Amino acid sequence: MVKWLAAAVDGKDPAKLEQAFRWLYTFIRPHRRAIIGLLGLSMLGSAFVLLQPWLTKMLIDDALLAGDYNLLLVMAGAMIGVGILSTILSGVNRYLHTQLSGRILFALREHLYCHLQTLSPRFFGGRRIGDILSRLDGDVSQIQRFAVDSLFSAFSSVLGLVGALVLLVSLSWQLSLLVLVLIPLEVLWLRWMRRKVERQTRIMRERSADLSSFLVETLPAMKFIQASAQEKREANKLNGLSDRYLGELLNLQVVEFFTQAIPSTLTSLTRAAAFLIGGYWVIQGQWQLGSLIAFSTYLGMATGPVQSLLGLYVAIQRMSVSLDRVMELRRATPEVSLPEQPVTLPEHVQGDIVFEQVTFGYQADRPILSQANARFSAGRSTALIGPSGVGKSTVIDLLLRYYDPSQGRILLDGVELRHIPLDQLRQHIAVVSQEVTLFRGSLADNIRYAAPSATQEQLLHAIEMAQLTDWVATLPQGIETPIGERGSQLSGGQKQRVAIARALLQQPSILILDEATSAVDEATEREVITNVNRLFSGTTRIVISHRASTLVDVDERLLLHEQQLLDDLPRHTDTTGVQGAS
Ligand SMILES: Nc1ncnc2c1ncn2[C@@H]1O[C@H](COP(=O)(O)OP(=O)(O)OP(=O)(O)O)[C@@H](O)[C@H]1O
Repeated sequence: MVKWLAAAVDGKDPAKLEQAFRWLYTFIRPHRRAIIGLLGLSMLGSAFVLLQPWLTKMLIDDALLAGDYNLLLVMAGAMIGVGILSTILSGVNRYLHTQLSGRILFALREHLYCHLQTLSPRFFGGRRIGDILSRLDGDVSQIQRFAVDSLFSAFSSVLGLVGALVLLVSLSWQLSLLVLVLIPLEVLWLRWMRRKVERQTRIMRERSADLSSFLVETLPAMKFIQASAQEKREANKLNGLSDRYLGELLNLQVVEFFTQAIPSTLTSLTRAAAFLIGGYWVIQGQWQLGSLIAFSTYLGMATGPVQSLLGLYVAIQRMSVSLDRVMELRRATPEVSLPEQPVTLPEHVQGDIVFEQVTFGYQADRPILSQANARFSAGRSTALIGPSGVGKSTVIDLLLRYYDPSQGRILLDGVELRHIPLDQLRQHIAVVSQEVTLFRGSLADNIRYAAPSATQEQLLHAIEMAQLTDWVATLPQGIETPIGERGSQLSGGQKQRVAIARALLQQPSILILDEATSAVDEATEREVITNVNRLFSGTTRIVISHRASTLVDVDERLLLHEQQLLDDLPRHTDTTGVQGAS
């Protein structure tokens, strides 16, 4: 089946496609029983549909034309019964079908979402979020529609076709030959059109991703757009993108119209030919009227499935484009691998960090660190200084294992980071940075984010320590007050204090303050720093800041200069640190 599907698509790389179909099958396999049950119901539904014209034939030829009123009553009753059963069956079918289809769709999306969670900031930095969104939403739905809906419709089409062909031949084998001429002609036409459908679908999906990317990028930046008085420019851009998308969508409609129009014209011609020949036989008295009507209905039933099977062929081309786009996400590999033999950290981690001969760069020819050695001593605060863009945040990313060094190693309490389970490592590190991530939900939910099981007392204590109590008292629902998505209702200083409260609740062994107090005034900063030093006195602290005042109390200073982490003397208060390196 998988091989057949891969062969049906006119792809450049059939092996890759086959692998994609195999991956897709892993989501369908757990639902085998439900699928078989639904196929059974479809068979029953098809049988009911096929029964109706036969009942009509009997009603006309055996009851109506033969003047048998009792049989007429029986046939009419049977037709009503079959109609009701058919309706109930189709309702049940649709319900179960939606359930199955939803389960497969959500499993697919969840799987991809979990995979994205393993990827590094470099992956997200290099992609438009709108494009990822469009793959997770539009493309995944397209695949699911094909995987479930189209395959079911294919099954009932095959059943309908076989049933209708059998009944057609039993009514008149000579007229049935018309269908045999029709099918190969339609298949040839569709083979010719498939490449055009595939190309046009890809263009259309890309334009749709452009549109999502635009919205994802501009909506959060609305304040900036308004401040720059560029609303009109952005509206024009949206207009242009929408026009381009619509243009490609219409082009696709035209391509699909021609793809389907020729087969349906051929079908109409065949039906007309059947009526001409069959009608002539009826006029000559060689055939009965009921048989001609039943034949024409079955012909419709046979050509309908042929067309939907051919439509399915077009749907495969469309789906293969979405599958390819989704597989691109799936094939993105995490930058860091999970340890094969993980070393579990003890419950109490000292927080002693050692960089040994560490080399790392985003590009091989532009290293950020080159054989750098350094120590962030356990329980002490260390300032990490250096000019903007030198790589301070990158050092932190290495510590959190978003990336691994290309050479050398980083140790936490003597254990190489690569050997520590990722979640354990990250649970021990709290980062309070310039950009505070807040989610839709209550203030309490946001503070509890990294420690969901914290008690109410611990939560209130953290709020107090982060000096949020007075502000919380002014909120309409206190800590249960919902804060808007991205925390847009909070000031910069409030956000940073929320982040500090969050870190307090997490009780980390290592606390990283990356420009954490840059948004508060100096008096508040002093207070926050005094509190942090008091509350996290036994915790290893790494402080990054361009403000001299933030760094006055630190125990040690490390300067990132010329890809080295150098001990910097405390007398150097210049936070760019370049002069201090001499
Ligand atoms: N994901 C990435 N992919 C490629 N290059 C990156 C990536 N992240 C950062 N860089 C580059 O690496 C260099 C170091 O960046 P980093 O953010 O670590 O500097 P920084 O010292 O923290 O800067 P600042 O003080 O301004 O915050 C910069 O030149 C930056 O452009």
